[in-house]
Amino acid sequence: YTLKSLWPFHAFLHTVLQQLISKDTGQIFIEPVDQNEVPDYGDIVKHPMDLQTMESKIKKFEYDSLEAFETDFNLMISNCLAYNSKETIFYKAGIKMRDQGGTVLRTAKRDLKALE
Ligand SMILES: CC(=O)c1c[nH]c2ccccc12
Repeated sequence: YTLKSLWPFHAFLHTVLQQLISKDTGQIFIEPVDQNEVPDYGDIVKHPMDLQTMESKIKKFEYDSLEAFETDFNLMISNCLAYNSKETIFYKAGIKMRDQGGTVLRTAKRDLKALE
């Protein structure tokens, strides 16, 4: 089997994730924040999340709904807005990803509904 053929919903989530990755033009959400480089990150962010982790969760069938996938996306954004001050590039990238990723997820929700 291929990754895509194993589970149609699984392939659907993978496609949605690729769209979110394409919105991360600054590539700041693509991998976990390196806590060796950012020693106080863990003081503020208790549940880190990033797009690579979301991909591995898809592959391990850890999402049983689009809502569960969206919950991790929202966690990733809220972590970014909590840790970074408002005037930083990272915070502004968080706002952009919240808005653009939100549009991706709204469309995905509509498409999924159309399949039911
Ligand atoms: C997404 C995010 O907050 C970060 C992504 N890379 C970083 C490096 C230092 C501090 C924060 C971050």
